[in-house]
Amino acid sequence: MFLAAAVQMTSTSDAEANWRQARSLVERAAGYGAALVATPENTNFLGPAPEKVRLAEPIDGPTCRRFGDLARSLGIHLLLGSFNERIERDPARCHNTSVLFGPDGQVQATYRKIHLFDVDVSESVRYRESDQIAPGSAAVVTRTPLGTLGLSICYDLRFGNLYRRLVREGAEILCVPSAFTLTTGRAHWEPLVRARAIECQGFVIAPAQCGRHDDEGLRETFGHAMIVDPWGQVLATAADGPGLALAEIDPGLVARVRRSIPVADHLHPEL
Ligand SMILES: O=C(O)CNC(=O)[C@H](CS)NC(=O)CCC(=O)C(=O)O
Repeated sequence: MFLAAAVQMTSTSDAEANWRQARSLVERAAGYGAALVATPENTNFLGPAPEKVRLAEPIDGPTCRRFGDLARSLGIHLLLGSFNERIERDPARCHNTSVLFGPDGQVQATYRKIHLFDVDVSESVRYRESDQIAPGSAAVVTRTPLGTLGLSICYDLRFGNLYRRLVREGAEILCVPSAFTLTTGRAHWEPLVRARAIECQGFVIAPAQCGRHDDEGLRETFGHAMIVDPWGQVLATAADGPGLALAEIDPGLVARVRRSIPVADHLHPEL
Protein backbone atom coordinates (compact mmCIF):
# COMPACT_ATOMS: atom_id res chain seq x y z
CA MET A 1 0.00 0.00 0.00
CA PHE A 2 1.16 3.50 -0.70
CA LEU A 3 -0.36 6.96 -0.84
CA ALA A 4 -0.68 8.79 -4.17
CA ALA A 5 -1.59 12.41 -4.82
CA ALA A 6 -3.10 14.18 -7.82
CA VAL A 7 -2.35 17.90 -7.70
CA GLN A 8 -4.98 20.47 -8.66
CA MET A 9 -3.69 23.95 -9.44
CA THR A 10 -4.21 27.11 -11.51
CA SER A 11 -1.25 27.73 -13.81
CA THR A 12 -0.96 31.04 -15.66
CA SER A 13 1.68 32.77 -17.78
CA ASP A 14 3.68 33.49 -14.60
CA ALA A 15 6.12 30.57 -14.62
CA GLU A 16 7.69 31.49 -11.27
CA ALA A 17 4.32 31.65 -9.55
CA ASN A 18 3.38 28.32 -11.16
CA TRP A 19 6.56 26.76 -9.82
CA ARG A 20 5.92 28.06 -6.28
CA GLN A 21 2.32 26.80 -6.38
CA ALA A 22 3.31 23.37 -7.71
CA ARG A 23 6.21 23.02 -5.27
CA SER A 24 4.10 23.89 -2.27
CA LEU A 25 1.35 21.39 -3.24
CA VAL A 26 3.90 18.65 -3.98
CA GLU A 27 5.59 19.31 -0.63
CA ARG A 28 2.23 19.19 1.11
CA ALA A 29 1.41 15.84 -0.53
CA ALA A 30 4.80 14.41 0.41
CA GLY A 31 4.27 15.72 3.96
CA TYR A 32 1.14 13.56 4.18
CA GLY A 33 3.28 10.62 3.09
CA ALA A 34 2.52 10.41 -0.64
CA ALA A 35 5.10 8.29 -2.51
CA LEU A 36 3.76 9.18 -5.97
CA VAL A 37 2.70 12.75 -6.75
CA ALA A 38 1.47 13.95 -10.15
CA THR A 39 0.90 17.53 -11.33
CA PRO A 40 -1.48 18.62 -14.16
CA GLU A 41 -0.99 19.31 -17.85
CA ASN A 42 0.89 22.56 -18.46
CA THR A 43 2.07 22.83 -14.87
CA ASN A 44 4.85 25.28 -15.70
CA PHE A 45 2.94 27.56 -18.09
CA LEU A 46 -0.67 28.05 -19.16
CA GLY A 47 -0.89 31.31 -21.05
CA PRO A 48 -0.74 32.92 -24.51
CA ALA A 49 0.39 30.58 -27.28
CA PRO A 50 3.36 32.57 -28.69
CA GLU A 51 4.86 32.82 -25.18
CA LYS A 52 4.38 29.10 -24.69
CA VAL A 53 6.57 28.27 -27.70
CA ARG A 54 9.11 30.98 -26.87
CA LEU A 55 9.56 29.70 -23.32
CA ALA A 56 9.81 26.03 -24.32
CA GLU A 57 12.83 24.22 -22.84
CA PRO A 58 14.68 20.97 -23.43
CA ILE A 59 14.26 18.08 -21.00
CA ASP A 60 17.63 18.92 -19.45
CA GLY A 61 16.55 22.57 -18.98
CA PRO A 62 15.86 24.49 -15.76
CA THR A 63 12.16 23.48 -15.36
CA CYS A 64 12.84 19.75 -15.38
CA ARG A 65 15.91 20.25 -13.22
CA ARG A 66 13.76 21.96 -10.58
CA PHE A 67 11.18 19.18 -10.56
CA GLY A 68 13.90 16.52 -10.50
CA ASP A 69 15.55 18.22 -7.52
CA LEU A 70 12.16 18.40 -5.79
CA ALA A 71 11.57 14.65 -6.34
CA ARG A 72 15.02 13.90 -4.92
CA SER A 73 14.73 16.19 -1.91
CA LEU A 74 11.36 14.64 -0.99
CA GLY A 75 12.34 11.08 -1.98
CA ILE A 76 9.21 10.58 -4.11
CA HIS A 77 8.22 9.58 -7.62
CA LEU A 78 7.08 12.85 -9.20
CA LEU A 79 5.22 13.19 -12.49
CA LEU A 80 5.50 16.66 -14.02
CA GLY A 81 2.12 16.37 -15.79
CA SER A 82 3.36 18.35 -18.70
CA PHE A 83 5.67 21.15 -19.72
CA ASN A 84 6.44 22.74 -23.09
CA GLU A 85 9.39 20.89 -24.55
CA ARG A 86 11.50 22.71 -27.11
CA ILE A 87 12.02 21.09 -30.50
CA GLU A 88 15.46 21.98 -31.88
CA ARG A 89 14.47 21.66 -35.54
CA ASP A 90 11.05 23.36 -35.24
CA PRO A 91 11.12 26.86 -33.70
CA ALA A 92 7.38 27.32 -34.38
CA ARG A 93 6.16 24.42 -32.26
CA CYS A 94 6.95 22.46 -29.12
CA HIS A 95 5.91 19.14 -27.59
CA ASN A 96 3.45 18.84 -24.72
CA THR A 97 5.52 16.46 -22.59
CA SER A 98 5.07 14.55 -19.31
CA VAL A 99 8.20 13.69 -17.34
CA LEU A 100 8.46 11.10 -14.55
CA PHE A 101 11.26 11.67 -12.02
CA GLY A 102 12.39 8.93 -9.68
CA PRO A 103 13.25 9.50 -6.00
CA ASP A 104 16.87 9.92 -7.14
CA GLY A 105 15.79 12.98 -9.14
CA GLN A 106 16.61 11.35 -12.48
CA VAL A 107 14.26 11.34 -15.48
CA GLN A 108 12.70 7.91 -15.57
CA ALA A 109 10.30 8.34 -18.52
CA THR A 110 8.99 10.99 -20.90
CA TYR A 111 5.75 10.97 -22.89
CA ARG A 112 4.75 13.42 -25.62
CA LYS A 113 1.00 14.05 -25.99
CA ILE A 114 -0.30 12.19 -29.04
CA HIS A 115 -3.89 13.43 -29.46
CA LEU A 116 -4.07 17.21 -29.87
CA PHE A 117 -7.08 19.29 -28.87
CA ASP A 118 -8.21 20.85 -32.18
CA VAL A 119 -11.79 21.29 -31.10
CA ASP A 120 -14.66 23.79 -31.30
CA VAL A 121 -16.11 23.57 -27.81
CA SER A 122 -18.71 26.22 -28.74
CA GLU A 123 -19.13 29.07 -31.25
CA SER A 124 -16.77 31.23 -29.21
CA VAL A 125 -14.49 28.70 -27.51
CA ARG A 126 -12.19 27.17 -30.04
CA TYR A 127 -8.87 25.36 -29.60
CA ARG A 128 -6.20 24.56 -32.17
CA GLU A 129 -3.53 22.90 -30.07
CA SER A 130 -1.70 21.60 -33.15
CA ASP A 131 -0.86 25.20 -34.16
CA GLN A 132 1.81 25.22 -31.43
CA ILE A 133 2.23 21.59 -30.44
CA ALA A 134 3.84 18.81 -32.48
CA PRO A 135 2.31 15.45 -31.55
CA GLY A 136 4.25 12.56 -30.10
CA SER A 137 3.88 9.09 -31.58
CA ALA A 138 4.99 6.64 -28.89
CA ALA A 139 2.92 5.02 -26.14
CA VAL A 140 4.95 5.02 -22.92
CA VAL A 141 4.86 2.54 -20.05
CA THR A 142 7.41 2.63 -17.24
CA ARG A 143 8.09 0.17 -14.43
CA THR A 144 8.58 1.54 -10.91
CA PRO A 145 8.75 -0.11 -7.48
CA LEU A 146 5.22 1.27 -6.92
CA GLY A 147 3.78 -0.41 -10.03
CA THR A 148 3.89 -0.01 -13.80
CA LEU A 149 2.74 3.41 -14.95
CA GLY A 150 1.08 4.17 -18.30
CA LEU A 151 1.41 7.78 -19.39
CA SER A 152 -1.13 9.94 -21.23
CA ILE A 153 -2.23 13.59 -21.25
CA CYS A 154 -5.67 15.26 -21.14
CA TYR A 155 -7.43 14.91 -24.53
CA ASP A 156 -5.78 11.45 -24.90
CA LEU A 157 -8.38 10.38 -22.33
CA ARG A 158 -11.01 10.17 -25.11
CA PHE A 159 -9.07 7.57 -27.11
CA GLY A 160 -9.56 4.19 -25.47
CA ASN A 161 -7.27 2.36 -27.88
CA LEU A 162 -4.23 4.14 -26.43
CA TYR A 163 -5.10 2.76 -22.98
CA ARG A 164 -5.63 -0.77 -24.33
CA ARG A 165 -2.11 -0.55 -25.65
CA LEU A 166 -0.76 0.74 -22.32
CA VAL A 167 -2.45 -2.14 -20.48
CA ARG A 168 -1.14 -4.68 -23.00
CA GLU A 169 2.34 -3.37 -22.23
CA GLY A 170 1.81 -3.86 -18.50
CA ALA A 171 0.34 -0.61 -17.17
CA GLU A 172 -1.38 -0.88 -13.78
CA ILE A 173 -1.58 2.81 -12.92
CA LEU A 174 -2.70 5.22 -15.65
CA CYS A 175 -1.73 8.86 -15.36
CA VAL A 176 -3.88 11.51 -17.09
CA PRO A 177 -2.63 14.97 -16.16
CA SER A 178 -5.23 17.34 -17.58
CA ALA A 179 -6.57 20.81 -18.25
CA PHE A 180 -10.14 19.97 -19.24
CA THR A 181 -12.33 22.88 -20.28
CA LEU A 182 -15.19 23.82 -17.96
CA THR A 183 -17.80 22.85 -20.58
CA THR A 184 -16.41 19.47 -21.60
CA GLY A 185 -15.27 18.73 -18.06
CA ARG A 186 -18.75 19.11 -16.60
CA ALA A 187 -20.20 16.71 -19.14
CA HIS A 188 -17.39 14.19 -19.71
CA TRP A 189 -14.50 14.26 -17.22
CA GLU A 190 -15.64 11.91 -14.47
CA PRO A 191 -17.36 9.35 -16.75
CA LEU A 192 -14.27 9.20 -18.99
CA VAL A 193 -11.83 8.84 -16.09
CA ARG A 194 -13.97 6.11 -14.52
CA ALA A 195 -14.46 4.36 -17.88
CA ARG A 196 -10.68 4.15 -18.39
CA ALA A 197 -10.27 2.71 -14.87
CA ILE A 198 -13.00 0.11 -15.46
CA GLU A 199 -11.87 -0.86 -18.98
CA CYS A 200 -8.20 -1.00 -18.01
CA GLN A 201 -8.85 -2.50 -14.59
CA GLY A 202 -6.19 -0.16 -13.31
CA PHE A 203 -5.85 2.88 -11.06
CA VAL A 204 -6.25 6.25 -12.73
CA ILE A 205 -4.42 9.25 -11.33
CA ALA A 206 -5.86 12.38 -12.89
CA PRO A 207 -4.35 15.73 -11.80
CA ALA A 208 -6.15 18.79 -13.14
CA GLN A 209 -5.89 22.46 -13.83
CA CYS A 210 -8.69 24.50 -12.25
CA GLY A 211 -10.03 28.04 -12.30
CA ARG A 212 -9.28 30.97 -14.60
CA HIS A 213 -6.07 31.21 -16.65
CA ASP A 214 -4.66 34.11 -18.62
CA ASP A 215 -4.38 32.77 -22.17
CA GLU A 216 -6.11 34.56 -25.08
CA GLY A 217 -9.57 33.18 -24.31
CA LEU A 218 -9.16 33.59 -20.53
CA ARG A 219 -9.86 29.92 -20.38
CA GLU A 220 -11.56 28.33 -17.40
CA THR A 221 -10.73 24.75 -16.52
CA PHE A 222 -12.83 22.18 -14.70
CA GLY A 223 -10.62 20.95 -11.85
CA HIS A 224 -11.94 17.80 -10.12
CA ALA A 225 -8.50 16.20 -9.91
CA MET A 226 -9.21 12.60 -8.95
CA ILE A 227 -7.93 9.15 -8.18
CA VAL A 228 -10.03 6.17 -9.25
CA ASP A 229 -9.49 2.50 -8.41
CA PRO A 230 -9.57 -0.50 -10.82
CA TRP A 231 -13.23 -1.14 -9.94
CA GLY A 232 -14.11 2.38 -11.10
CA GLN A 233 -14.68 3.80 -7.64
CA VAL A 234 -13.65 7.39 -7.13
CA LEU A 235 -11.28 7.24 -4.15
CA ALA A 236 -10.68 10.99 -3.91
CA THR A 237 -11.61 14.22 -5.67
CA ALA A 238 -10.04 17.61 -5.00
CA ALA A 239 -12.34 20.33 -3.68
CA ASP A 240 -12.74 23.64 -5.56
CA GLY A 241 -9.51 25.61 -5.97
CA PRO A 242 -5.88 24.54 -5.73
CA GLY A 243 -5.40 21.43 -3.60
CA LEU A 244 -4.93 17.67 -3.66
CA ALA A 245 -6.74 14.41 -4.27
CA LEU A 246 -5.02 11.87 -2.00
CA ALA A 247 -5.73 8.15 -1.94
CA GLU A 248 -4.23 4.86 -0.89
CA ILE A 249 -3.18 2.62 -3.76
CA ASP A 250 -3.35 -1.14 -3.19
CA PRO A 251 -1.30 -2.60 -6.06
CA GLY A 252 -2.76 -6.06 -5.35
CA LEU A 253 -6.23 -4.82 -6.28
CA VAL A 254 -5.28 -4.63 -9.97
CA ALA A 255 -4.53 -8.36 -10.13
CA ARG A 256 -7.63 -9.25 -8.09
CA VAL A 257 -9.98 -7.28 -10.37
CA ARG A 258 -8.27 -8.69 -13.49
CA ARG A 259 -8.64 -12.24 -12.15
CA SER A 260 -12.27 -11.73 -11.29
CA ILE A 261 -13.28 -10.26 -14.69
CA PRO A 262 -10.64 -11.49 -17.17
CA VAL A 263 -11.34 -8.98 -19.94
CA ALA A 264 -7.82 -9.33 -21.33
CA ASP A 265 -8.55 -13.02 -22.06
CA HIS A 266 -11.94 -12.21 -23.59
CA LEU A 267 -10.72 -9.39 -25.81
CA HIS A 268 -11.09 -9.74 -29.58
CA PRO A 269 -8.13 -7.73 -30.83
CA GLU A 270 -9.25 -8.28 -34.43
CA LEU A 271 -12.46 -6.25 -33.95
O1 LIG B 1 -3.00 24.94 -24.69
C1 LIG B 1 -2.52 25.05 -23.56
O2 LIG B 1 -1.86 26.03 -23.18
C2 LIG B 1 -2.75 23.98 -22.58
N1 LIG B 1 -3.28 22.80 -23.20
C3 LIG B 1 -4.45 22.34 -22.89
O3 LIG B 1 -5.13 22.90 -22.06
C4 LIG B 1 -4.96 21.17 -23.64
C5 LIG B 1 -4.83 21.43 -25.09
S1 LIG B 1 -5.62 22.93 -25.63
N2 LIG B 1 -6.32 20.91 -23.26
C6 LIG B 1 -6.95 19.79 -23.55
O4 LIG B 1 -6.42 18.85 -24.13
C7 LIG B 1 -8.42 19.79 -23.10
C8 LIG B 1 -9.16 18.52 -23.44
C9 LIG B 1 -10.59 18.66 -23.11
O5 LIG B 1 -11.01 19.58 -22.45
C10 LIG B 1 -11.54 17.64 -23.61
O6 LIG B 1 -11.14 16.59 -24.16
O7 LIG B 1 -12.73 17.89 -23.47
